[in-house]
Amino acid sequence: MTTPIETLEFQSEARQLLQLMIHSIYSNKDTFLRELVSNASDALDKLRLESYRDKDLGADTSDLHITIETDPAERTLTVRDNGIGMTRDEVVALIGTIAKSGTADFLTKLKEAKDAAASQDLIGQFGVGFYASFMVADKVTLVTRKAGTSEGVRWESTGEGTYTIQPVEDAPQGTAVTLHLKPEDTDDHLYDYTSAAKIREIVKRYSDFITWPIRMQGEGDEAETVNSMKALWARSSSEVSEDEYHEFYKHISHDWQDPLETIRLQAEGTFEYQALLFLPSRAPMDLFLRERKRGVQLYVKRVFIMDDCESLVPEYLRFVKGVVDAQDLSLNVSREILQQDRQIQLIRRRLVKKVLSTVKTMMTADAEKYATFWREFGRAVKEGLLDDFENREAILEIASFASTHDAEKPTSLRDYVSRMKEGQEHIYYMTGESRSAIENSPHMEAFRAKGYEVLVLTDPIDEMWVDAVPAFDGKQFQSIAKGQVDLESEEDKKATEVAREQQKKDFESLLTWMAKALDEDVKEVRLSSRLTTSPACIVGDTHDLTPTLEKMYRAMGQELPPIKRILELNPDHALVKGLREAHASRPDDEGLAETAELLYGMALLAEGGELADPSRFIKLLAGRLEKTL
Ligand SMILES: Nc1ncnc2c1ncn2[C@@H]1O[C@H](COP(=O)(O)OP(=O)(O)OP(=O)(O)O)[C@@H](O)[C@H]1O
Repeated sequence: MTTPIETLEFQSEARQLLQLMIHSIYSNKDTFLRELVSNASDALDKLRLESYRDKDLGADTSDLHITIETDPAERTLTVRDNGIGMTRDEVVALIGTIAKSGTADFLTKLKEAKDAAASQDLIGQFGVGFYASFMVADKVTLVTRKAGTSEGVRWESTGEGTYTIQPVEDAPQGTAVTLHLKPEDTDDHLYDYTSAAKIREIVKRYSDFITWPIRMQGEGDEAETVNSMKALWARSSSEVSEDEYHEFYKHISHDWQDPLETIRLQAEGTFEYQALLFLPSRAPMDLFLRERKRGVQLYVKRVFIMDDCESLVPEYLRFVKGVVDAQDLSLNVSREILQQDRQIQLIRRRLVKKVLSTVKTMMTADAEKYATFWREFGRAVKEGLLDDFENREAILEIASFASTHDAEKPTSLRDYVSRMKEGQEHIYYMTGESRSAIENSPHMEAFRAKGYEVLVLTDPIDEMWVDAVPAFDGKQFQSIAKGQVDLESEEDKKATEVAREQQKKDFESLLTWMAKALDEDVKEVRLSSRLTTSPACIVGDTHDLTPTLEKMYRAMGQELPPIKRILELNPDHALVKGLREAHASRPDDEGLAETAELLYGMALLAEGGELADPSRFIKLLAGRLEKTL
């Protein structure tokens, strides 16, 4: 009986990625083997776990291992495992498509990448898995049989748009990937991958720690295990080189770049566990996507139990990768059980503290590394200010923020506090959509004139945490765009008291009238002490939502009542003075209400806000301009 061969098309993203691999400029081509061995090792992990859970699986788990065979005459290399395998539908779904989040984004960036180095960097960051085979092979054949089923599948492709798929009757359990190798070309970093010595070298370098035996044909007929199989996390750190840690990181994270930092943790005694964690050097593409995953794997007594163990790290540290191996848990633990488990909760507390303290040390020990960390992950870490009450102080300690003190370099809160002026009680900040909108906003004027430093907060999460976190080091956070501002010293206040009282009286009638005229937009009109050059600005009450937050909530579909803020006038500005005089002499002039409206509109534009009715604003403004000509 002949078996039908189907020809199927790769999904379009997969096709694009394959083209990139075929014409790869990625110089470290040896990495294809790491990807294949990594997949084989995962497949063995999955089978072992599945057989614990399903006693009737009917799979052979007696000698789980990986074999690598080379055939110099045929120019082939085969990586074989007797793990979980794939069904036909799984092959189509897993190998014919890329389901990874952030793929489209990655491909766009790659197209925009200016040079080879930039695209290498991106490929490394994305990690291309199985498709890396096409860097070194012009044809790939995969034969697989899912453990517990009887029929196998053969998949084959040259990577050019389509692949074939066909049932096979006598496939062994697991997966064998055979690469039909491209000709050797050392200038292009294509080495002789049919050479057993070369393969051994690559396995030692990239995959030594794999906990399954990786076997190759030895001198005689005997197969030899080429890796040491030692779980890195269980070895003392003096025995493990930095390179080994880095390769392990790449294995578990599928990142192609070295991690920024390696963190080890060991607990002994009644409750024993080891953890080996990594801070990546780049944020993953999915850091802020909904389907993002957490990166810590759970092992129990060296046995892989699960990926993305969300009970081990809080959401805001989702970028931390690594392994936790606990000695006293049951191999049958489920995600639900873990959530309740007291030991897991203790591990999690300790991991969080360790990660935060590592970053704290990095701040002083290696400022550049810290800057990278914060640039990549700061936005996620700040979510912890809302979620992790217990570690709030520690998170504030390791946070840094853009500030008016230095346009280039963010500041820590500690440093901000050390620069606070005498008598300054608050940590001043302003939230907004961009640095320039904040810096050019009228609210900044008096702070700039008087030399007060202001934190420039532009991340959406900043809008949230500033409302939730009351203080740092006993100093309250104070928005310069909210509430009353009082920047004058007691002495200055005394000196100007009489003049201020007089000003209040002079402006009383204007303020009352304007509040009425602008009743629909503002809840109060008052004199400002934060303006030096602008005529007016709009401020919120201390507990009001900021305009950005209001916009965010509305965008999420939340119903909100209209939020009115306060209009503040600069009593020293010619326009405000003129309006006061005009109102005193012609209280019934209807044009004055329009001037008040324009003044409000200008204040809104100055803070980067949006006018409710731009065409009316333009009409009024054009009318006024006309009169000046
Ligand atoms: N040897 C194998 N045995 C069983 N399943 C496999 C094997 N190799 C690959 N797969 C399946 O195909 C999927 C895709 O593999 P691929 O290497 O492209 O990506 P990945 O390992 O999931 O992640 P990454 O792209 O980050 O390396 C795997 O997640 C796995 O489910």
